[in-house]
Amino acid sequence: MKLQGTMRINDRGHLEIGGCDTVELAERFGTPLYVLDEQYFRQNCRNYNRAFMEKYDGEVLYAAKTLLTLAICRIIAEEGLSLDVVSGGELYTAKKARFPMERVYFHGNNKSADELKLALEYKVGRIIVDNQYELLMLNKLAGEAGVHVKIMLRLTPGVEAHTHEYIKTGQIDSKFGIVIENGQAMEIIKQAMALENIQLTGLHCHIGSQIFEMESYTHAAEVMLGFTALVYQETGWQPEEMNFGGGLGIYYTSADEPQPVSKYADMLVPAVQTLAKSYGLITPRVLVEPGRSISGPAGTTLYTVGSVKEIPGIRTYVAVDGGMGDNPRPALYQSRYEALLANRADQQPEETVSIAGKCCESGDMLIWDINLPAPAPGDILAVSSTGAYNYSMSMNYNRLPRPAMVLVRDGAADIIIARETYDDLIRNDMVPERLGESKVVRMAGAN
Ligand SMILES: Cc1ncc(COP(=O)(O)O)c(C=O)c1O
Ligand SMILES: N[C@@H](CCCC[NH3+])C(=O)O
Repeated sequence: MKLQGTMRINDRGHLEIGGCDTVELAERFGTPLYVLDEQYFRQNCRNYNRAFMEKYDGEVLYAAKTLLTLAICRIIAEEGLSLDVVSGGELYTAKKARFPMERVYFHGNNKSADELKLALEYKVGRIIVDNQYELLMLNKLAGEAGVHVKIMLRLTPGVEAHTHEYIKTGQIDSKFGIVIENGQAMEIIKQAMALENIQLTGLHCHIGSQIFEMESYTHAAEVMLGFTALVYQETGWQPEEMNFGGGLGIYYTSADEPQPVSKYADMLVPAVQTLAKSYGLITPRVLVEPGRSISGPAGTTLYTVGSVKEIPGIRTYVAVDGGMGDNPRPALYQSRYEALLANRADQQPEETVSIAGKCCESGDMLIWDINLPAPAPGDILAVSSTGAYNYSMSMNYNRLPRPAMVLVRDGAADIIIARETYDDLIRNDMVPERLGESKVVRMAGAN
């Protein structure tokens, strides 16, 4: 496993993150346990700050969908980033964390009227309108609330991002956004301009996630600016700001070659500037909304090894106490991960094994064919790069409680998400009167 952020092997041969011995973390907080490296997370924020805000006066929105908690909101606010939220729940979390609402951008392809009303009540910075239905509903709701709302329109630029089928979003046949190519985007821009409670400030696109080819971004810039030139010609309107979404790829395994944030910025922003100039447009302020590349590499999940089952000549299954409940990505996208034994991190790999989760699904396999020192029950397995789309996509399948998350830094570990209890699992269960205790007693009596 590649050591990232503040990871190191200490002199006890244990994996250490943020100055904390992970074996001790596992003992103290139990497993599975999400461990978030605060210094690394902040470093990733600062890289974006430097590359886009300081150098080009742009704006960086952290994509909440990758990992959001009250504490994360505080860190994002402290680091001076803005926030991209996609639901009432994410918005509410930000509000409760006292995140500055003018720095919140509200996305989503099917925002409900209640969610839009909440966004208007909280006075979020921008609403990224995804479709015509939403545009008209928002105009009506803003009118009823007596406010004028700033929006951006999400467009589908028809750009091919070379990534997994389920996580590409910029192509024309997509549930997200308004198509440029067939004229729909032009029509809806004209419509938005005419609506009295709406102020159209900019355009947005997002081409996909886990992207390594920077050319995909410059291609998106070409399409977006080319289209802007047409819009300007036809309507006289041009965007003050242009949001190019997120998507920068991260390291999961040695097959991934992440590009530096500075390269991403230095390709995208000058491309926008040059294109704007060539079309005689004002240069729009460039916004990006990275998620995975901020939270992903800063997270590690610790598991305890349970059963180890060898099928001679075929495979050894090493089962851990978590799996698709806390990390559905391998089951959903065939994602690959690296891992090591945290309590024997100084030992050489000697066996090829496969790591199985504990859900009742054959597909609940965290890692196929990984080389490790022969794992035994009680070993602590650390899986890296689990900060993004793990906790945020976790579930209670098989009634497994969700793990806790600790934020580690300079030898201190603080819980930022408490471990769910069995009582949490039944908290929302209701038993109708006819199935209640008294009925059970009456039936027992009748017998
Ligand atoms: C609109 C939008 N913005 C930002 C992101 C964040 O993407 P990533 O986590 O790949 O940086 C996503 C998710 O892919 C998205 O759909
Ligand atoms: N959840 C996906 C990414 C979704 C992107 C959201 N637009 C993943 O884990 O890779």
